[in-house]
Amino acid sequence: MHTEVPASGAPHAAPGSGQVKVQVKDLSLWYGETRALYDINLDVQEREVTALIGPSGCGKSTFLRCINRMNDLIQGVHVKGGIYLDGQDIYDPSVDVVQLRSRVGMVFQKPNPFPKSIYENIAYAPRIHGIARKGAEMDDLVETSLRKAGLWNEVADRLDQPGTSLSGGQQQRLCIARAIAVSPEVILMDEPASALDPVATATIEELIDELRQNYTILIVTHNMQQAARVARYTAFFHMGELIEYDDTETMFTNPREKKTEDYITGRFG
Ligand SMILES: Nc1ncnc2c1ncn2[C@@H]1O[C@H](COP(=O)(O)OP(=O)(O)OP(=O)(O)O)[C@@H](O)[C@H]1O
Repeated sequence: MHTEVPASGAPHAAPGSGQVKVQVKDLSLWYGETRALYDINLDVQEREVTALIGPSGCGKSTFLRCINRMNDLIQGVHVKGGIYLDGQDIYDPSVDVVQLRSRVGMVFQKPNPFPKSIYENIAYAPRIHGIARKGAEMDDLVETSLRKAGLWNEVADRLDQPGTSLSGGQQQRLCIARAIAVSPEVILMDEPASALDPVATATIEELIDELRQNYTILIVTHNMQQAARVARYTAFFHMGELIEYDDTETMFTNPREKKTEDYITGRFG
């Protein structure tokens, strides 16, 4: 028998017993007067992939954007509760948001390379952050980042060409390489493959599986097969609440909550 969704604020224990990288405590968010997140409690496991699923408008992207404070850029946003990265409150006034975003990188739904060369797309942020300056040092960093994103072999002979000259799938891997170049610890991905064809999607999924070894990854996806393929853990959101959070296999085969079951069996959403 299924139990009903617990009231807001009920704790959702972290699945798994690994190291917690990001701890979310009683997180609520309002856009002006409109509340979009209700008392979210969730522990993200280090060096694992966690998928965020749920029907359109349930707050997945809003939640994701809280983790590197991208919502700060939206006027009228108000956040309550806490998010702790390695135990440090990222909403503490002393936190340098630029530095936070180098630790918590982001990849968006539509590939968005800068209108610059492939090389510059990677080199730009490390130069700003003072991570690499000299020519050879930067060349190495560009190559390593492109290799980690599985793109080097396709672009090694045309690094001076515009990033926008690449295919959609290649552009998305360029954006992943760009995120990697500043050595983030966490990578947030907001539907990173939804604008791509099935072949490019498969390449991105394989890449996520490799990146998992070195990075903590959160991925928003509408595609439940994708969540099942790439994510060790899955969190199901509905109308701004976290309904269920478990290892992906349990979530898809034996969900605890009726709402989760209805969603994954296609009854709504
Ligand atoms: N910039 C914004 N200003 C005001 N309201 C917003 C803003 N962004 C999102 N919302 C609202 O917050 C709620 C959650 O939206 P969000 O985009 O986080 O959901 P989602 O689950 O990611 O949806 P989708 O799957 O369609 O992308 C929705 O009601 C949405 O209309």
